[in-house]
Amino acid sequence: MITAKTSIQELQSLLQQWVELGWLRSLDSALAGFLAEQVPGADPRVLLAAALASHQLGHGHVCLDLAATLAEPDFALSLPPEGEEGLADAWLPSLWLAGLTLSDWQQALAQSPLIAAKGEAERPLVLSGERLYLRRYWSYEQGVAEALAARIRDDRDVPDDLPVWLERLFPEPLRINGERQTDWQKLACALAASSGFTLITGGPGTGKTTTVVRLLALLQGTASQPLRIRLAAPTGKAAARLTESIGNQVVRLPVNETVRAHIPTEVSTLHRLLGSVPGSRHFRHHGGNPLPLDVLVVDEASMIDLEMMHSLLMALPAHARLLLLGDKDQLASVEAGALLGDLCSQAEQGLYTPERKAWLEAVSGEQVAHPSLLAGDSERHALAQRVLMLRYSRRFAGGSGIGRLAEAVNSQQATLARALLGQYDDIASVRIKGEQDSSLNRLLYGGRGKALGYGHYLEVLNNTRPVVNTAFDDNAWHDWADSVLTAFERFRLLCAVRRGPWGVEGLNLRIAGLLHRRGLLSAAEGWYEGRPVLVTRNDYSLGLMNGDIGIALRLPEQDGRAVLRVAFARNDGSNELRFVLPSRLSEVETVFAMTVHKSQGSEFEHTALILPEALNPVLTKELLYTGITRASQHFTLLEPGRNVFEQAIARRVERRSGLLESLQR
Ligand SMILES: Nc1ncnc2c1ncn2[C@@H]1O[C@H](COP(=O)(O)OP(=O)(O)OP(=O)(O)O)[C@@H](O)[C@H]1O
Repeated sequence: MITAKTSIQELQSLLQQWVELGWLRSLDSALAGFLAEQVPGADPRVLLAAALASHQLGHGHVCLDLAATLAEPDFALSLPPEGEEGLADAWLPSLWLAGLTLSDWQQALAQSPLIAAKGEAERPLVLSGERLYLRRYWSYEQGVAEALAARIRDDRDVPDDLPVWLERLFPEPLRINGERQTDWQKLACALAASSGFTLITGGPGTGKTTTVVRLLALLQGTASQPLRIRLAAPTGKAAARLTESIGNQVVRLPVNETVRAHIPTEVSTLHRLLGSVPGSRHFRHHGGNPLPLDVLVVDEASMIDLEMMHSLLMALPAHARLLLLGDKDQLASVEAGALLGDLCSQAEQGLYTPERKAWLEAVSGEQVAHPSLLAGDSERHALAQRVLMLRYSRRFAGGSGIGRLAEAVNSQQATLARALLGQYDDIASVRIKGEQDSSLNRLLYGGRGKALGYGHYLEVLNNTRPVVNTAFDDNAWHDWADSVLTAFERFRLLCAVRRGPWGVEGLNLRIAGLLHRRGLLSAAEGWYEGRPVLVTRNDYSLGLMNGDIGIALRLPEQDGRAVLRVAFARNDGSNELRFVLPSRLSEVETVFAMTVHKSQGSEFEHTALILPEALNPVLTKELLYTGITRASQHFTLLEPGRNVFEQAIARRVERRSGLLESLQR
C-alpha cells in the first residue's frame, strides 16, 4: 500500500512494474521520476497521482478524478480487458491504493510544492477540487472555458428582415407523414443569426449541412459587405465529405449569384486552417496573428480535442462568428477532452429561457415544442441558449433500419435494438462461430444481398484496368485509380479493438490471406497491388494526413515499366489524385479492417462492425452508435460472442473534465 512513508525507490519500482506489464506508459512513470528529482523528499502519494494524471490523457480524460480513482483504482491504468494471469495480481492498483482516503490524498496534494491550487504561480500540476491536472491541460481547459464564456455572451443584432429571409430559405412548412412538425433547421438558423457562437448537434442526415449553408446565405445576404467565411473539419476525410455535400447544396440555394459566389464550398482541415508548423505543436495563427475571417464553421466537432479547441479559440478574432456542427452522441476524439459532448450535454432538454423561446417562435413562425424540452433560465443555462439539436433525420426516414437501430442503441434499449436487427432488410446480425467460420469469409468477400464486400473493389481493379500499351500519361490511369478508390469506399469492416482475433491487426492479415487464396491479390503480405493503406501520421512533405486512405496500383512509368504506386484522393475537393511510391510511406497500415475511432468522419454504403468475443472496456453505446451511423445503406453486425452487443449498449463513455463547471462559474 502507498503511504506517506513509502520510499521513492519502492514507488519507482512499482511504476516500473506497471510499465513492464503494459498498464502504464513509460512517459507517465518518467514524469513521476522527473518530479521526484525536482523536489527531493516529495510525498509518494503525490508522485503516484502525477503518473496517474498523465496516464488519464491516454484514456481521453484531461484530468485525474481522485474520487473516481479511489472508487475503481484498476480503471486508472490500462489493464488488459481479459485480466492478467497469476503473478500480476500482486501489482493491482486496487491493492496499492487500498486504505488511501480521498481527504488524505487531497491534503497531501494540497501541501505539495509541486501542486498549485488554481491561479498560483507556475507549478507542474494543478489541483482543482477533486481533479488533478497536468498544468498544460489545466491551462487549455481554463483558456477554452474563458474564451467560450465570452462568446456565449456575444449577442448579435439581427437584420430587420430576418423573418423574410427565414421564409425564403425554408419556404415549405415541415410535414412528416402529412403532419406539421417543428422545423428545427429553421430555428437553428434563427438562433445562429442572433449569436456569435452557435452549436448545432444532430444525428446523421438531420440537416446540419443544409442548415449551415442556408445560414451562410442569410449572413452573406444581409451583410453590408461580403463576409470572409471559412469552413473546416478535423480530418481530411471529413473535410472532403463536407466539401462534396456543401457544393451540392450551394447550387440549390434560392439566392442571387452575388450571394452564392460568396459562399465557399472548399473545406480545409483544422491543421491547414491554423497553419501547422511541421515538427511542432504550434500554429502560424494564434492570438498574436489571428485568422483573417469573419465566420468560421467547423463540422464533425465531436472529433476536436481540448488542445485543438484551445488553439482554434485563441486564433479566432473576437468579432468572428463561430459555428460548431457535430453529433454529440458519437465517440469523442481519442485525444483528451470531449468538448462537444460536454457542451451539448443538455441539448435534448433545450433549456431555452421563456424570452428566448418567444423570440425564436416570433421570428421563425415555428413552435419550440418537443416532449423532452424543459424551460431554462438565463443565469444557469447561458450555454443552452446557444445550442440547438436537430431532431429529424431525412436520411433515415421511414423504412430505414439503420436509423432506428442507431436510435435504440443511443437510448440504451438493448432488447429493442436486438429485435430491430431481425426486422429490416438494411440491417442484420451474423453469428460468427470461430475464426474459420465460412460465413464471415463469405460476407467479407461477397457482402450480403445488395450490400457489397471487398470482392467488389477488386473486380473493379481487375476488370476496368486500362488495356496494355495505354500511354503512361493517358487519363485512363487516373480514372481507373479513381474508380478503384471509390469502389473501395463502398464497404468497410470496422472493429472495436486492435488486438486479438477480432481486432484490426488479426483481421487485416486474415482478409488479405482470404483474398490472396481466391486469386484476387498477388500476395498477402508486404506491398501488393490492391493493398489498401491508412496513413497513421501527418506527412506534410507528401501532403498526406493522418486518416487518408490509398490503394497500391501497378502503373506504367514513362519507360514502359510497371511500378507499384499508392493512389490517394487529394481530399481537397479537386477530384485529383496523388501517386506515391510505397518506399516513401513509412507510417501506414493495411486497412481492410479499421477501428471505429479511425472511421469517424467517413461513411460507407455497407458498414460491417465486428465485436470482440467478450466485453471489453472500450465497448460502449457510443462506439456502437458511431459504427452503425457510418453506414449509409446497409449495416451488418458480426458477433463472435453472445450478448456482447447488449452489454455494450448498457455502458457509456465517461469523460472526466471540469469544462462545464468552469463555464458555469
Ligand atoms: N430542409 C430540407 N429540405 C429538403 N431536403 C433536406 C432538408 N434538410 C436536409 N435535406 C436532405 O437530407 C439529406 C441530409 O441532409 P444534410 O446532408 O444536410 O444532413 P447532415 O446532418 O449534414 O448529414 P451528415 O450526417 O452527413 O453530416 C440531404 O440529402 C439533404 O439534401
